[in-house]
Amino acid sequence: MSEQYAIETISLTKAFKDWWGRTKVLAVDDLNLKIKRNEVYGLLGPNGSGKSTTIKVLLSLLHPTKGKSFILGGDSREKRIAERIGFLPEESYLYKYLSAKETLKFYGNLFGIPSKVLNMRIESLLDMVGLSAVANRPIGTFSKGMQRRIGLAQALVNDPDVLILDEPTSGLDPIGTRQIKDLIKKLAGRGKTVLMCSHLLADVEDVCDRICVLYGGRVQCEGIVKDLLRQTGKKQIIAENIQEEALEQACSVIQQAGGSCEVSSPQFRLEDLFIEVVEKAQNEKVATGGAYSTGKIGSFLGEKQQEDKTDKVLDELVSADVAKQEETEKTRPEPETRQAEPEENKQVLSELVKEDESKEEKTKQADDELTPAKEEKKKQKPVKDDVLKDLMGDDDA
Ligand SMILES: Nc1ncnc2c1ncn2[C@@H]1O[C@H](COP(=O)(O)OP(=O)(O)OP(=O)(O)O)[C@@H](O)[C@H]1O
Repeated sequence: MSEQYAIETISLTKAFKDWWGRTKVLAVDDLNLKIKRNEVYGLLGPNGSGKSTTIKVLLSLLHPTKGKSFILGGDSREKRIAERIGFLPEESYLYKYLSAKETLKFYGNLFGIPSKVLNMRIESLLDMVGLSAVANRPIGTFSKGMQRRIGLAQALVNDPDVLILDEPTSGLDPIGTRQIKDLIKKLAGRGKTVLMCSHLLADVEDVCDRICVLYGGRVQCEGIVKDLLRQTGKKQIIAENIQEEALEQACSVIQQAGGSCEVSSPQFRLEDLFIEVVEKAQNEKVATGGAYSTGKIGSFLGEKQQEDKTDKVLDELVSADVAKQEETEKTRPEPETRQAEPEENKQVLSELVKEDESKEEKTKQADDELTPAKEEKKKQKPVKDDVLKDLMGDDDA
């Protein structure tokens, strides 16, 4: 076991046995994975190659037949490790009569997240996955893609350090897929480790740093995606504003030097074209009853570019960062019994509340541009203000 790896398996083997104890299926066979912190790692393979079994063993949902596995240097059965993991199963088993908001509240409560922090997280998670406008609708009425989105929000409610995502983009439309891919990259940029399984190879190619391909429970190929896909022995020149004549000359120079030359125009990806078309419809305010995301990552998950001063202080003071509370876990105070913040912090917070109010004024105009998410938001009191006021001991709240 090494602390430097977020996920590690050592000769991990899982055999499913029959009634007589004879090996029926060798689902995972001598698997040695070393996934570094901060890495996005793709576990690939055809149906039945052992991906889900590996994940189940990692999460201690199955006992290995042989070998060991570690997450964050420990056993995922330990509470201190388990609460630092976020898991999106292939099929999310969510209670269909609960609304999106209630579902996230339920899972947040399981992690013991203080209610004010949880409310703030729920709001930003719903916005992030594009479900703010349907926050109070029962999940049973959601489309497959919308259920996937709520499943992902649930996996992130505890701000985990390690995210295990089984088919994170399945059922999502191209916009949702792009958003989830961006989110995964941003989370990795924030220091989180992501292990994902997917059959959608284009998505894997877009987000994963490294991949391994399983077949028959064994690793057949592993490496950095860019290295694996590089066509050695070939070079590509992308030229813009070049005359046909100059192109012919360039080709003849290459051919004279003994090389072969092929001229073609680079193509846009269908994903880019689709997104452009839908964004145009959104800008033209074409009505939709489906998911709508502003594309903003939850501030508690910490998008660096969008992290303003307020978010930083909030992160430090109130995020109740469950993932990093190993030491404080036993002594975590309830919000009511939370000790008074140092005077200095109160001052900073007081400034930030003012700052936030003036910012609100400035952004008011922009907010007039209504989206379903914004409409819903408008009806609610901003949770961030509540938290700030609460921290400052504002009795009016
Ligand atoms: N509970 C079980 N009992 C017996 N065999 C099982 C069990 N679970 C999985 N297997 C077998 O183990 C092998 C690996 O299955 P696994 O679900 O890990 O594959 P996978 O790579 O996740 O496939 P998919 O891409 O279809 O999700 C398969 O042959 C499967 O039939």
